[in-house]
Amino acid sequence: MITIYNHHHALHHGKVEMFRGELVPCFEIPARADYVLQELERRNFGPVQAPSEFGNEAITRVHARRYVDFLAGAWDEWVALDPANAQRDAFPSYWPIRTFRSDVLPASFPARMGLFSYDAGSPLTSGTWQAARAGACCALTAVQRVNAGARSAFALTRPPGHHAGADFFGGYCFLNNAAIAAQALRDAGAARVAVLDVDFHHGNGTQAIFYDRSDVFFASLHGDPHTEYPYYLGYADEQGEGAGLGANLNLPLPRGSDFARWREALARALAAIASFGAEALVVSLGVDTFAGDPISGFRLQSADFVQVGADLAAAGLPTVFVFEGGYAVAEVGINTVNVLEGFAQRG
Ligand SMILES: NCCCCCC(=O)NO
Ligand SMILES: [Zn+2]
Repeated sequence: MITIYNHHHALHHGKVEMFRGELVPCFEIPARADYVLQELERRNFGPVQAPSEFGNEAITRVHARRYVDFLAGAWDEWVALDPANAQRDAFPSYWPIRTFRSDVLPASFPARMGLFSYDAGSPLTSGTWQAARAGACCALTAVQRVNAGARSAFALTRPPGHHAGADFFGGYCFLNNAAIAAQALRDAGAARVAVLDVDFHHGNGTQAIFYDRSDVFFASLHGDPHTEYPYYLGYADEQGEGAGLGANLNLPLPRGSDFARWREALARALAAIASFGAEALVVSLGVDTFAGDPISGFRLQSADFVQVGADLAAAGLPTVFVFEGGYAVAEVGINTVNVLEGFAQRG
């Protein structure tokens, strides 16, 4: 399997995040991608390539231009507020919750930070834009490989993307790499594309981007949002709207779910994707479903991820994998490459 690796990912390196009321060291750190790369190389698991360069138009097929423009200039605006800000990550402090307007574009940078975000857990750093943009290029390059005939390709990148919506960041995510990949597959001629999110957390951003569309099917199995982040989306009654009604499937599972129960939900998602008639598949590959993950709550073991890959391969679709979550850093490489190996073995 071909891996497209984001050599610039470490430019995004948050110092702290707000977690349950206190500033704690970031969980989403550069070592995560480094450990996956090391494991790929240790197993000699196929070529690792750099992404091609793409213009912002492939990004604005999914993200609002005013959001992309904001992200591109955010760090400079943050430092312009106060030179001392160069030593600290940028965080939002205010958000346009219900009854506030979000159609206006405030002059205030702090106000725009809240307009374009939904949580205080996602530090924006000096290199975040460069890293996130290179990550989108990784996803687009992985799509190019699959469109050129490869059975699958893996975009090894951070920051992750599935919580990012058309015009907001959050959940450590800034650009939605999976959504960018799905849209690129559509633009290259696939009439029906599915996005399958196997991360512990619901891909609220991806769901929202495609929610009213019938050409992209979104399926996610994840921690029940009644108790698990992102809390406010990911419920089973969310089935799409308008033309997209029936093209969204949420399979929430209780904290503590084991692999057997999780695998049943995976089978349901894959059956729905087959019924939809998807011609290509994007997998939001988070491995924070691992029992040892510090911020999640399922009980998959490392060996289970091989079976996950085999189950995904059985779908028989050209597949683009996009790296999402997974914070048990010592095992993130093993768990991620186990999925890819299980997939490749069933090839
Ligand atoms: N800071 C709150 C938890 C963010 C979850 C990030 C993640 O792994 N999403 O898939
Ligand atoms: Zn996650």
